[in-house]
Amino acid sequence: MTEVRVAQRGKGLLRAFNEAGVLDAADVHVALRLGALGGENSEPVLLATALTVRAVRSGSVCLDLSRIRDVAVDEWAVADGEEIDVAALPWPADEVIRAGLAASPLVAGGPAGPLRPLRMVDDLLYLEKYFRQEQTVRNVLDTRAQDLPEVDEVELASGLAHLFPDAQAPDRQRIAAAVAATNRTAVIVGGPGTGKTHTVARVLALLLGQHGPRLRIGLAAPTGKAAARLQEAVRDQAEYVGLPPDLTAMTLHRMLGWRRAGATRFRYNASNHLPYDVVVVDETSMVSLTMMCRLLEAVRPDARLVLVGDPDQLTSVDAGAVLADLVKRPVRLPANPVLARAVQADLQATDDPAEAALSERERNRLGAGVIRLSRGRRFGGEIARLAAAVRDDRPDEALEILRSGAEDVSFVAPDDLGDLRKDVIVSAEAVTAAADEGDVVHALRESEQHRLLCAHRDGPHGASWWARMSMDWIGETTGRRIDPDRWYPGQPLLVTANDYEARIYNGDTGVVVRGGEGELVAAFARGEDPLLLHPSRLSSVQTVYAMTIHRSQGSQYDTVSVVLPAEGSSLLTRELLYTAITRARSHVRIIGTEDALREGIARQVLRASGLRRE
Ligand SMILES: Nc1ncnc2c1ncn2[C@@H]1O[C@H](COP(=O)(O)OP(=O)(O)OP(=O)(O)O)[C@@H](O)[C@H]1O
Repeated sequence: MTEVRVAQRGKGLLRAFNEAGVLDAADVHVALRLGALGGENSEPVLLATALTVRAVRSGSVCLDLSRIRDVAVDEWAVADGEEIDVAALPWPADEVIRAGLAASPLVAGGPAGPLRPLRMVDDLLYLEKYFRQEQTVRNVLDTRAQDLPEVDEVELASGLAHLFPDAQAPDRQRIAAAVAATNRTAVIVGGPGTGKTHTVARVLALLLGQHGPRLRIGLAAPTGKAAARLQEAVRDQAEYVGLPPDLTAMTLHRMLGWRRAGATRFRYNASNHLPYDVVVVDETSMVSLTMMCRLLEAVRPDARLVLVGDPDQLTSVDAGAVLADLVKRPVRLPANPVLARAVQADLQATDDPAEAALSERERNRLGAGVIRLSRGRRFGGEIARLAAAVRDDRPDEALEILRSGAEDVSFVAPDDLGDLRKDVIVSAEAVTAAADEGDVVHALRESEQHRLLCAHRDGPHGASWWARMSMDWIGETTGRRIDPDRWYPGQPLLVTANDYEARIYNGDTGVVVRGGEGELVAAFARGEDPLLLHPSRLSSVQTVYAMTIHRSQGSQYDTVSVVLPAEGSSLLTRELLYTAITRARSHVRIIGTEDALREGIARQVLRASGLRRE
């Protein structure tokens, strides 16, 4: 056990849960501090407090008391040895916890105390800050949904006919465009290659057609890389659909005017709205509850907001799975007759071999602006089929696809590493050659040829272990020993923390290249204009020959090799597998056993949030 993970001040229940790896030292410290400030020393209440802090740390917005025992042990405790039986821990009875919370001075709505940092609503225990943010998201969305924009129906019909000339009914892309034209908020979701960006370009064209060329458009994504991809994709379509050729996309932080100092963190906020008539956010699954709250406060109430993404992917690193919540949120909204008339043919159509008709539930959800694109539009559809089989919990089909011999998927045993080794070496050599010549664009392009992904960071199947293995393979072949602690041309980089000033973000990948004077510079992909930084500007980067699936969110690579952990590991989940598979553009190689794959598909991450409830 790593001593630093155990809070020495923790006693009793907190200590037991900390030592088991359910709580981290930080969870215990926060609970003890809140208890001391708020005058609470009940062990069950402090345990629930620490578990709430832990829930936020692992991505939930709150702690669902009805599933309080449904926790996984932290990775550090698993990596240290035997897995712990969580059920055997000294859990207080549920009624004791609930009664303790109801009487606690820490809980808002309970007896007055000097500090009330917790709130309990419908059996969900929140840290007050997240409760407020969730309330804001709910209120802003509900207010926006009540106020349908005025739409010229003749114009809308001709715009749709012009932009979707060959579409059969049902066509979900056409429905999505009409949803965005007839609602203040649209949520356009779908797996990879279902045409989300293709549709966004048409949504913008439709709105420009309705409102004229003075329409102010803001395009954003959570990371610099995703923003560059959005910009590139929209510009690619600009000519076909009649968009201005110079639309630019930026990170959400930049759009909202993030600043290091000042009375407010963001220049644009509830009292100084964003100057756009339309705001499009791509890769919304990576947007945390806190950022979604800031965004919704800042968007003008009468502006259109189009949220785009894949809710089945891993969610943001910070608390909140807002996109997935918005898709599942119960709808109780007024009907939108303009929308119903605009896409009448699509709504009346029955299933088509290429496109499924909308289910009753999906029609209902159109009222909240939610539409899912489902038809894969990319060539070589086995990656998409595999991803769908994993997402929908169909392990037999996933295995059948993996073993089909199709060009874009492969499934290899844990000891069959020949092809992986080859890809690692070929890719490293190509990156190094381009980097040595100072060809930034080529070096970045080559660095996206192949990526080795792992479920976790440490341990025998972790990213650190595979990175060392990769460096050994490269060293054996080239005779060049890699020292990951020094800068060298071709060095693959991974950013591990957001640096808004340098404009690099957690999960960004780059490569060290030789500059014009022979000096070394770090280059990060940003579409046509790579971002170049002196290595000394980089505060949180690692040399990355293998990375965790979490960090790969928002990036895509030609070939992706995914190493599964051994069977019995609780770290591999359905969401993680889906995210890993959908990182691949042309080939995905899964390395592991059938049992490990089946176990991973069966295990789902459940994030607690109140947005999904009535
Ligand atoms: N209706 C359509 N007709 C013809 N081609 C289409 C259509 N929709 C999408 N495509 C093409 O399919 C490919 C995938 O579309 P697009 O990039 O918009 O998908 P996406 O959902 O944004 O994918 P990802 O999330 O992986 O970036 C593109 O080459 C696009 O031009």
